[in-house]
Amino acid sequence: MWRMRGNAISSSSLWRQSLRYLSSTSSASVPSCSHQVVSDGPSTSSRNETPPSTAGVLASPSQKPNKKYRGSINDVETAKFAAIADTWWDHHGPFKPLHAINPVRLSFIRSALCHHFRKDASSATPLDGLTIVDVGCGGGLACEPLARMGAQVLGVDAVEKNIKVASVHAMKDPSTSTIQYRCTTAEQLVHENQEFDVVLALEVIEHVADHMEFCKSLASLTKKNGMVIISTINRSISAYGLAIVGAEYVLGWLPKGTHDWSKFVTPEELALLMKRTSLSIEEMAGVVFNPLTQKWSLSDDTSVNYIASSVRRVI
Ligand SMILES: C[S@@+](CC[C@H](N)C(=O)[O-])C[C@H]1O[C@@H](n2cnc3c(N)ncnc32)[C@H](O)[C@@H]1O
Ligand SMILES: [Mg+2]
Repeated sequence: MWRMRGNAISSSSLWRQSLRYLSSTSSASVPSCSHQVVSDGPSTSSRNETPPSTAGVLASPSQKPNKKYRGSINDVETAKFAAIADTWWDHHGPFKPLHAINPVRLSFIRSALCHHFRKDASSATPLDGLTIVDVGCGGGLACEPLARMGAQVLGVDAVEKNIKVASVHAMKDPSTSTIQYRCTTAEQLVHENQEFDVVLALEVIEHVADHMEFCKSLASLTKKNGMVIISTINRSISAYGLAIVGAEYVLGWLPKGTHDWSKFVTPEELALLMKRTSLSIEEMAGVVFNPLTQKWSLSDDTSVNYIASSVRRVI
């Protein structure tokens, strides 16, 4: 079953397309639309911090990804992130959009995990007992709040500089100093036979070399009945206008060239990718920006940014 979450009730044409797609490939059901934004613990989104210096990090927890297991890495894409790694925690820098959507996507993640793993959503640490790997963790924007929610978090990224920045930042606070960081890839972790309750890939799939291979690795890292959550950008005309022309060229939220439209993934394609790797989509929601309120929220409009949870069904 795949349900939608959001504030708007009306179905978009994209959603109708998804249903058509699903009805031809699986037993989809009509989505239920309800959403409540819940707190993710102490928010860092309003803080304007000085980016941490990576100078003097002598005992780096990282190493470069093993050459044999770097198949998902697209060097052109990772070079873009390496070039701006010092700015991960600058709320007004190139990662401003990720800081802005972070509370919304964490709200989705928290609620999906509490629902699936039957955790008490009202607890201060509702993710206690869950192991999470955040693949393509960048500076640790999602790792930190998830650790504060009680999860045991491993953040991995293909860019060594990102891992250094993430590690330095996490060490500043005892509640995030438990996070483990490694410069590696999902396929390396698969090779090591690692498995997690939860596998996250937030805004990463549009930057990897091969969507299918990447999803296969994510599925292999997931315990039976575990959850994979992916957020990304739809390959739609609206996404071209808003996420590329708007965010990169008009508003200057992101460095020009951050995104390549052809690498975006539609919700139908994501559902197919997941289905082919024994993952079944549980829930999907759009992440939308309201220019009037200047706020991001969850919606049933998946035409630009969206997030999806799926479960590894193994018979
Ligand atoms: C847009 S950023 C998202 C960062 C983080 N997930 C977040 O949402 O805050 C994409 C990240 O994926 C990393 N990345 C790209 N390809 C990767 C790969 N094949 N394996 C691991 N990390 C990768 C990049 O270095 C970058 O940090
Ligand atoms: Mg991106």
